[in-house]
Amino acid sequence: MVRRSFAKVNIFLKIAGKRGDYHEIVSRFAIVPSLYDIISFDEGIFSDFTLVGNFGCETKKNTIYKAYLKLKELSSEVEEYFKKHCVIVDKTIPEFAGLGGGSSNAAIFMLMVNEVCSLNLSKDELAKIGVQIGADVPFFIYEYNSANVTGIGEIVEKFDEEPLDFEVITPKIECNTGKIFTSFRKNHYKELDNKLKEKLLNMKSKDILLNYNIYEANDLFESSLDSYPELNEYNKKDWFFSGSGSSFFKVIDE
Ligand SMILES: C[C@@](CO)(OP(=O)(O)O)[C@H](O)COP(=O)(O)OP(=O)(O)OC[C@H]1O[C@@H](n2ccc(N)nc2=O)[C@H](O)[C@@H]1O
Ligand SMILES: Nc1ncnc2c1ncn2[C@@H]1O[C@H](COP(=O)(O)OP(=O)(O)O)[C@@H](O)[C@H]1O
Repeated sequence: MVRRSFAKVNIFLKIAGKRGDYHEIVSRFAIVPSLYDIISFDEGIFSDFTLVGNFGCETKKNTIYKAYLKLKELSSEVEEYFKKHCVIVDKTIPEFAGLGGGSSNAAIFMLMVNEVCSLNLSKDELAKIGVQIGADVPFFIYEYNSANVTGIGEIVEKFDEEPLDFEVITPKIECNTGKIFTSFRKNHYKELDNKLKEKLLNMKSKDILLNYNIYEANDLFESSLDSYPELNEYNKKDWFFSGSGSSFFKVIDE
């Protein structure tokens, strides 16, 4: 079995409030159709869960492995299956990029296992498990091109619009998401007002990028500059900042 695991960008990302030491977000997520990893299950004999790919972390820390541990608790089929198959990931999505690479991999892996091991879990059930691995996992479980994502990332509502494609650049700057949220909370905290929230949630992504600048579109950009001022070198007209970075993106006009 082979599946594409797409990257995402945050068309806008606004902070709506605090939930413990986490932050509630209001965001539009959009898939990047031209940027994806390829995940495949290959046959063989394996004593342990085997994950092959060019990752920046050891298997135990990999989001795919974390998803495996969650699913194997649900059915002995899963452990059996991965004694006769390994997971191969052809990695293209840059890491630490604000592109959700790890979350996307975990979600697509879960959808694949749900199928090959006939777990018959619904997308809602998979999303409830996925959000424990990463806030962005639910978005990728639902497989929408575009969606409004709220809560911590667990509420995903399909947004109907023509699919967009994006040019993405990822400066070699490892943006630490926690550090950026901490700086936001300390130095830039403001909560999204309801009027603007409703407006953004109902606007097409293209219109949002035509009417708001990089700071207005992503509440985390200013706090990212606090820790990584070199990001400002990429702050150019028509370019926007994805998630907690370091990627910038621009709509590709057909
Ligand atoms: C910010 C977003 C937007 O899409 O992603 P990226 O695209 O940059 O990864 C996500 O909300 C990233 O969610 P997730 O991937 O789970 O964040 P993690 O790296 O696990 O979070 C690291 C730390 O960031 C802070 N954090 C994260 C998410 C959130 N909604 N509020 C937070 O305050 C927490 O302190 C957390 O411990
Ligand atoms: N399958 C995976 N793909 C990418 N990064 C992963 C994966 N599993 C764990 N990670 C780790 O997650 C962190 C970056 O996650 P990633 O989702 O690529 O970044 P971002 O959420 O900023 O787009 C890095 O520490 C990376 O080593």
